[in-house]
Amino acid sequence: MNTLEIHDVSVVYPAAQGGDPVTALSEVNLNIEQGDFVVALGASGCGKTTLLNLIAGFIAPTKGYLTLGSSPIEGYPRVACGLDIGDEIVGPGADRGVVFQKHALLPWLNVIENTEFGLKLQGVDKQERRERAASYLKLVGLEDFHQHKVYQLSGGMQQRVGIARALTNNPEMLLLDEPLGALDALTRESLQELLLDVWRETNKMMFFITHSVDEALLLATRLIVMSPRPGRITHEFKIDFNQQFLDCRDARKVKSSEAFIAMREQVLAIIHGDEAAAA
Ligand SMILES: Nc1ncnc2c1ncn2[C@@H]1O[C@H](COP(=O)(O)OP(=O)(O)OP(=O)(O)O)[C@@H](O)[C@H]1O
Repeated sequence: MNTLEIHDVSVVYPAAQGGDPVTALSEVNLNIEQGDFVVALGASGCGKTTLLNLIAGFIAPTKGYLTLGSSPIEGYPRVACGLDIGDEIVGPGADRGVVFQKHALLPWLNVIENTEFGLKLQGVDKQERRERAASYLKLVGLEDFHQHKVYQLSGGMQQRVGIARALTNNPEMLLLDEPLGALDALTRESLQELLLDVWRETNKMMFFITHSVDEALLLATRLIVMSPRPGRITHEFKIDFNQQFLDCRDARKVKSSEAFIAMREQVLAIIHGDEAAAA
């Protein structure tokens, strides 16, 4: 059973056009175990995406290091320090799947071709990649849409394809950067439920970024709150509203409970306090 370990990680972006270097993260430590659903909250610019990009291996830390199991996550230092931009970006290994707010699907491919795309790049043979893609499309409720083109799908369905695609490698960890931010409220709720079902079914590590406190409270087993620049993890809460939701399937009931409302107030006070301090 692998653990993601983040040790004393700092990220400093180089100065651009005469400005100062930006310390986006400072001395961040975090361990994520199998089955953890970690949600990161914090004011805009506190370094949430930087942290996700580090875990994905899109960038490398300026200080500190990350490991997944016994393997280092090496990232791509030359991107972080602004050199050798022409080189190939290595991106996450097969053990980490990434879902972005913009699903980045390929419009000329149909749903199953988009879902199996990563497997095709890895040279997995057609029958196997079709089977794997089909099983994850079933998991996200798109078993009847294999042949549809991306533009024939709603935003929520496109995001389901993005989730299925990230799962096809059977990664140990899913990294989700505001994946539901562009969706209407009802679609967003149904995708929250889907993500909890996927998490419960697969027991994967999840690292999820959102600006919505309600969404964070509903999804997380561990909620981390980050401070404005330089980004640090200032608070962590272990919560189980997601289990309550999975038991009753009634988000409104969970969100109207005294415990949920009290936790929402506590978290909002931290974030608003941070924003005021930053201003
Ligand atoms: N490539 C870069 N070069 C220079 N500064 C950067 C770069 N990427 C991010 N930053 C800065 O680093 C800080 C953290 O950015 P990051 O995107 O990680 O924050 P965030 O919490 O995800 O923000 P948001 O909630 O607005 O998406 C910000 O001040 C941002 O402007």
